[in-house]
Amino acid sequence: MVLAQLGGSISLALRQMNDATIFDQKVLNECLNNIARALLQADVQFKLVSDMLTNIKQIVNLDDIAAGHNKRKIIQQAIFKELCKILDPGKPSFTLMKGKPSVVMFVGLQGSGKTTTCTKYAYYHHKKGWKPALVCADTFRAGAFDQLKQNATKAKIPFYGSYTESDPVRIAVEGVERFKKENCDLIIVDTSGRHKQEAALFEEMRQVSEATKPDLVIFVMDSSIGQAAFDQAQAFKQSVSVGAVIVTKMDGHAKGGGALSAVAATKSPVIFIGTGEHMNEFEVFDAKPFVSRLLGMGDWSGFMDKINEAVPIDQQPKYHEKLKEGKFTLRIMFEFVQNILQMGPIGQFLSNIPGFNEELMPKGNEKETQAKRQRYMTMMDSMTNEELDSCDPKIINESRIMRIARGSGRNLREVMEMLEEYKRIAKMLSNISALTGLTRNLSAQATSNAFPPQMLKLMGGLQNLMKQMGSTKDMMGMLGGGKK
Ligand SMILES: Nc1nc2c(ncn2[C@@H]2O[C@H](COP(=O)(O)OP(=O)(O)OP(=O)(O)O)[C@@H](O)[C@H]2O)c(=O)[nH]1
Repeated sequence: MVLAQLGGSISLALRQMNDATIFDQKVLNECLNNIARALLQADVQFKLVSDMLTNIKQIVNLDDIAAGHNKRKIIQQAIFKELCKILDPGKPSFTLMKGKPSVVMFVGLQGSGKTTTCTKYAYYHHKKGWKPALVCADTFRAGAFDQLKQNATKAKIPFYGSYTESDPVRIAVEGVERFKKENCDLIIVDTSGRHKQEAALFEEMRQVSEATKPDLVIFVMDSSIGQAAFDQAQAFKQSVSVGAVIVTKMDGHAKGGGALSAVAATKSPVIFIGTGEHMNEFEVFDAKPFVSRLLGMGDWSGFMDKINEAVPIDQQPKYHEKLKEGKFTLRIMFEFVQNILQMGPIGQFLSNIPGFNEELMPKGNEKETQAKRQRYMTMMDSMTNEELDSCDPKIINESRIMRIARGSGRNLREVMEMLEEYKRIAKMLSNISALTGLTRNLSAQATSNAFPPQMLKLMGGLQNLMKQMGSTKDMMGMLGGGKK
């Protein structure tokens, strides 16, 4: 995935900092230099990187941090905050309102994915109960209207355009007027692009904008444009009042750091990302979970969203309390995996879990993982309820390990590996929780909305779990524990 390499390099820099026995200015400088190098290599603009380092250094003055405070955590928090700050300059300049006609104009270079994104945007809102419509004011590229027409028809979105009219302003105005009369509440105007930034393009954009008076102008940017992103985004911003950014082709192999630069240049947030050519390959963009993923901390909210649906609400309070108290038990771990397994492609899902980025979950591991499930089940079967519900793996002493191994027909090493994996995840979850302040800072209501539902489902019932889960090593593979 785009930016995966950047995420990997940043998390490596943080890991190296965490592993250093003595933590001093030298270790801090090395960590910050490594992060700066990673950002620059990912095409983030030089000035942005240098400003970010200055800010972090100001926040993290080692001499000023009182003894007893966890300096490493303060640094991680500062890095997290700074990256979020770059990516999230606040709300878009305009918020759409259902039932009230809004005009949204799309701008961007040719080939950036503008036309495709217009339809994705319309389709996204259509699914949410809006009444969108598409206007093709791109008279520059032959075939643009056909493309929009084809996409719009597929998505069942009304459209307007012309094969003969060459004046984009006229088409835009006619289209907007028509759809206003038809009570559409989201009128999307697709404009022409050019291969490069040209005066003619900007002039045309200005005229369309003046004539249609859009409530929001969205700048569409291809994620692979690299260091040129800042200047390109700035040039668009100077011509029309860009209020939001959509970054496309995030599914490609580009470095993607340009997205950060575009946000800084337009001072407008990224609101969606395109992750493929198809209509539904379009995701709402939220800076915090994105940066979490970038830093290898996983995307908690994405993860929670995915498992949220399946959880019995009546069980929420119980698990809410358990998690708030930091009670991550072996039973939770197993049911956690069980539910992950029920939720579609494991690799994609795991990428949402804190700590499990693509490097920890190499391709090919999945198959192996599936094959090991049966062994998990048998080992779980040999544990007592007390063991499954405890947060203290020490209660499973040597003789119990031997007993579990014997009872499940597995070897000692496999049982120990499972327990090690449990400890690793428990530690990781406590780190994540501390770092994001997740359980600590959420209100009871917010927490019960986010956490318990999934965890409940995760826990679902041991019987069920036994049927569907596999063995210990399986879990290790699934959770990336076997790969360091
Ligand atoms: N992989 C991938 N391809 C995309 C994405 N968004 C758009 N594309 C593809 O990018 C190519 C260009 O997209 P268009 O929508 O035609 O680009 P455009 O900016 O409207 O181009 P002009 O109309 O010429 O200005 C098409 O082949 C799209 O299918 C994306 O998120 N991921």
